[in-house]
Amino acid sequence: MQGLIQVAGVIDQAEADLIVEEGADWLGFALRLPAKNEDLSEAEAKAIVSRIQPECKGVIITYLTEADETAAFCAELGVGAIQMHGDITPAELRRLRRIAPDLYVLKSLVVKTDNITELAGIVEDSAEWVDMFITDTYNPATGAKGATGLVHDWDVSAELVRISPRPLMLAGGLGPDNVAEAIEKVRPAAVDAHTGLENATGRKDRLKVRTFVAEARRAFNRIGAGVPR
Ligand SMILES: O=C(O)c1ccccc1N[C@@H]1O[C@H](COP(=O)(O)O)[C@@H](O)[C@H]1O
Repeated sequence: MQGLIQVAGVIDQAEADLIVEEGADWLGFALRLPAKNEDLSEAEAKAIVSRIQPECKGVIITYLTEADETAAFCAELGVGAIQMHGDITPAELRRLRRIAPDLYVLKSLVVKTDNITELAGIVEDSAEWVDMFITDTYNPATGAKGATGLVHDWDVSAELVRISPRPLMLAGGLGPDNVAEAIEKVRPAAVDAHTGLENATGRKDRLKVRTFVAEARRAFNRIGAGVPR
C-alpha cells in the first residue's frame, strides 16, 4: 500500500464530506482516548463511517490496549482499520490478529529526542502482527503522543522506514506547506495530518485539505509511489 493519504480528527458528517471530496483515502476518528475528550460520539462516528465506506476507509484512532475490547469496538463501529496509539503489547497485538484477522492494524511509534533504539525494538517485536506503523510526535510539555501539531526528527522516521518490514505512515505536524518535503525526505508509504489542516475555529479548512492532498500526491508520484486503490 503506497501513496496513501489520511486525514485525522473527523468532527462531524460535514467535515467527513469535505475530506472525501478533497480526495483523502482514509479518515481517522479519535475515540476511546484517556482524557475522554473525543470530538464526536461513537454513534456519530458509526453513522459517518457507514456513509463514507467503501469509497474511503474509516480508521479508529485510539489508546485501547486490550485485544477483545478493540476487536469488539471495531466490529460495532463497522471499521476495518484501527490505529493503536497506546502501549499495546506484542502479545495483545498477536491476540488481536487471531480474534480479528481481517482488521488492518496500525501501531504508533512515538518519536522522542533519543528513542530510536526503543522504537526499533517495538518494530522488531510487533511487526508480525501489524500491517503498518505510524510515526507521530511526543510533546514533552503536555505528555501528548498524538495530534500535537509538532514535527519530529524526520531522520528517525526515515531510518524506521529503512528497517521496518511493514509500510510506515508519517504523521506529526504535517500540513500543506511541509508534506511534500516530508515525503521526499522520509519516503513513507502514507501520510496523515490533523491539526495542520484546521482553521482558527478548529474545523478542517477546505483549502488546506485540498492543498495537502495535492502536494502529497505530487510528492508520492515524484518518489515513485502509486495511487493506492
Ligand atoms: O487525532 C487525534 O485527536 C488523536 C488523538 C490521540 C492520539 C492521536 C491522535 N491523532 C493522530 O496524531 C496525528 C498527528 O496529528 P497532528 O497532525 O500533529 O495534529 C494525526 O494525524 C492522528 O493520526
